[in-house]
Amino acid sequence: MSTLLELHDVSMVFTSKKSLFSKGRNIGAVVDVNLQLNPGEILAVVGESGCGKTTLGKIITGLYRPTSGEIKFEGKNIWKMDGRSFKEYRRSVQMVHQDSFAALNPARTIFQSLKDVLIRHKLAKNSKEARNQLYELLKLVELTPPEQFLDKYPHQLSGGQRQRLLLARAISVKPKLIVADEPVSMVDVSLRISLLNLMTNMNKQLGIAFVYITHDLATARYIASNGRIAVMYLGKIVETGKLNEVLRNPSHPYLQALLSAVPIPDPDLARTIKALPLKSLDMPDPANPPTGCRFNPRCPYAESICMNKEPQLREINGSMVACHLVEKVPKWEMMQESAYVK
Ligand SMILES: Nc1ncnc2c1ncn2[C@@H]1O[C@H](COP(=O)(O)OP(=O)(O)OP(=O)(O)O)[C@@H](O)[C@H]1O
Repeated sequence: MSTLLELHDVSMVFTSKKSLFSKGRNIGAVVDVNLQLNPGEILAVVGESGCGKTTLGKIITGLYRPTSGEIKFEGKNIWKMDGRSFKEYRRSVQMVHQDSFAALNPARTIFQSLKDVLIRHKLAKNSKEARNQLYELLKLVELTPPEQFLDKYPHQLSGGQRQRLLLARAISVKPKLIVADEPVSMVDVSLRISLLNLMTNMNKQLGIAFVYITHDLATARYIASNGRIAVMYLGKIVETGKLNEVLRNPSHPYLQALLSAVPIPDPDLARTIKALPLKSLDMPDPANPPTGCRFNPRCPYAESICMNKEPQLREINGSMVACHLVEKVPKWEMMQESAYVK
């Protein structure tokens, strides 16, 4: 099977403008990222706010041109494509944003907004054809009966319904990949599972690959249970592999810390599981990242090599981990077991 998407050493450095009070600063939002995605695969990209997830999503959809590195879609460098191929690529890779209200034009009905997309991409010849297609699409995203939704304005729908519409708009142009950036974070908790199920169905039934961007390990685990995970920290991928294996046996101290911070519903068990003690809770300034391993100022295990040398991703038990000391870091099961016996 040929690869759908490849990122080779991709970086995005933003330069903030000089002002009266500050010098221009370079922010490495995404740094030397390498990724591969197969057709129909789901990749969850997980990390704290500001680690570069959205920037990575915008690079993948071609909204940002990276400052260095190469992105290939179906084997072709997207920034060397001719206009026609690039347009085709932009159609094949759709992005769904977290803020569904901002993503829809408030002055246009749902029909007007979605019809334009179909006509622009020549998937419908006229309004009548577009209406018929949208009818089917709304049924697919379970906004039924469709006639109740098509002539409404975005503010007349709930957040969950608007998010379904964004998914309908994304699949209306028959994409091969959807980049979903925190698609459920602004939706009521009670509706999240049904939206995640909808995306899983789109993946299974339509074969659409997903890059699911989130700060929330629980939803990542749910949607990408058969897929892969990439954990980001300050612009870099620190651990990646099959999601189930990585989360069962997390190796990087940052991922162990993230997992130990996830609330546990059982109060007795929760009392026994200790959060990994980080040296600092503050995220370093991305414009002035720590030397060596970017996680070293917070890492409880850091040694001098971590301050001096940047770790590269290397294979550990089938996953890729960027940590000099991974062999010395206590195994996750052992940490869990010692917590249980306490
Ligand atoms: N257009 C921009 N100009 C300058 N800096 C930017 C720009 N976009 C993002 N950044 C900076 O790049 C870093 C990564 O931002 P990004 O939005 O990609 O992170 P994120 O993980 O998606 O965060 P969040 O979950 O809060 O959206 C942040 O430090 C951010 O301030």
